[in-house]
Amino acid sequence: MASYVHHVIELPSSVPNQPTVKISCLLHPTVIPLLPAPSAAPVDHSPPYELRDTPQKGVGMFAKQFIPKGSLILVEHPAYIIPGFATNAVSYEDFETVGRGIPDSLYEEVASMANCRTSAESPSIIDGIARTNALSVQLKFPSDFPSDSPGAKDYGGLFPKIARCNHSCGMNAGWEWDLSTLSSTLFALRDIELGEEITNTYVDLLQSRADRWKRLQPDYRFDCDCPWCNHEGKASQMESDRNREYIATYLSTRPTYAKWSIDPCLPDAFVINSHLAVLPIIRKEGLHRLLPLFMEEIVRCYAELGDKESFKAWAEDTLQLCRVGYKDLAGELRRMLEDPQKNVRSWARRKRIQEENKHQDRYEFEADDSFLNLFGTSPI
Ligand SMILES: C[S@@+](CC[C@H](N)C(=O)[O-])C[C@H]1O[C@@H](n2cnc3c(N)ncnc32)[C@H](O)[C@@H]1O
Repeated sequence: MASYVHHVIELPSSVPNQPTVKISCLLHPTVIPLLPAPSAAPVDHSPPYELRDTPQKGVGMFAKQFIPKGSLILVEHPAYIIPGFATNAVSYEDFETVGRGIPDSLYEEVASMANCRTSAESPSIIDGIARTNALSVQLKFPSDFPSDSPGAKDYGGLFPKIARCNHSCGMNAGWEWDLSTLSSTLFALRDIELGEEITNTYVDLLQSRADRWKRLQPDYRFDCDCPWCNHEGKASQMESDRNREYIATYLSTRPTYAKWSIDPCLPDAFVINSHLAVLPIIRKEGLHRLLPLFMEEIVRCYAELGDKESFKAWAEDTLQLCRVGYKDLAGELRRMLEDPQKNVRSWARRKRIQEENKHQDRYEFEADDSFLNLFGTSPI
C-alpha cells in the first residue's frame, strides 16, 4: 500500500479581512515540498450562476444572466485532494482524516453533494463523494518519483460548486486546473442563455451514445437524457454517432497547419477549407471544447498567407473563446493581434515562398529556352 500523508494546504486570503482557505489533502510525501504557495482566489460576490434543485438530476447549476462564450463562470479551490482510484490504496481511516481536515464552514456543503456509491462500495462518504464528483488535478512530482505503479500520479480534487454541473453530451462549460493557483476555472464554451443549465461532461464525448452510457451508468448511476442522447428517431441517433466517429477520425488524420506550412505545393486554403467543413459538425454535436484547436490553426494559416482581414476576424473570435480557459493561447493571440507583421514570425511567409518559387520557375524556363536556342530551334 502506498503511504500517503495528510496535509492541509492553507492559502492566505488575497483580500483583506477574508478568512484563509484550507485544502485538506492526502498526498505522497514527496509532492508536498513541490506545492506552490499562491494566495486564495477572491470570492466573487455576484457570480453569473445559481445552484438549484432539478426534478431528476439533483442540484444543478443555472445561468442567472446571459454568459457570453469564453467568459469566466467561477474560480474555485478544491475542498480536498485525494489520490486517484487506480491504486485503491487509501484506507477508510485515511478518508476520514481528510474529512476532519475540511473546515466546518465548508463541511456541510461537501456532505450535501451527490454520492452515487452505496456504503458497501464506499464506506467513507469522502470517498463516495469524490468518486461521484472529483475532477482531476495535476501535481508536480520529483524527477526521481517512481512512476511504475499505475495511477500513482493521479489525484482528484473536490470542487463544491463546479461539481454541481450536471452532465450533458454537448456540454456548454469547460474547466481547467491551474497548479500555480491551486484552483480550477469554469468557463463558457459557447454563449449560455439566461436560465440555461450549465453543464460539463463526465465521459469521452467522441464515443457513441451506447459507449457513453456504458460509462455513465456504472460510474454515475444515470442514463443520459440530453438532446444528443434523446434523439427522436433511430436515424438521427445514428447520425450523431457517425458525426462523433467522423470527428474522432478527423482529429487524428486531419491536415494540420504544421504540415501545410512546410509544403508549398498544397493549395493555400487546404487546411482552412478542410477545418471549415468540420466546424459546423462540431457545433451541431455540442463539442465546442474542440473549437480552439481548429480555430487556432485557421488563424495561423491566415497569418502565413498574410491575409490581414481574415486573420484579424479569426484571431479576435478565437481570442474571445480562449481568454479564460486557454490563457497561453489567448496571450499569444493578443500579441499577434497587436502588430501581426511584427509579432508573427511567419507573417505572409507562404506568399514570399510562392514569389520566390515563381522567380525560380522563370529562371528554369529561360534556361530551357537557351538550351533550345543552342540547337537552332528557336521559334524566331
Ligand atoms: C457531479 S454530480 C452533479 C451534481 C449533482 N446533481 C448534485 O446534486 O450534487 C453527479 C451526479 O449528478 C447526477 N447527474 C448528473 N448529470 C445527470 C444527468 N444528465 N442526468 C441525470 N442525473 C445526472 C447523477 O446522480 C450523478 O451521479
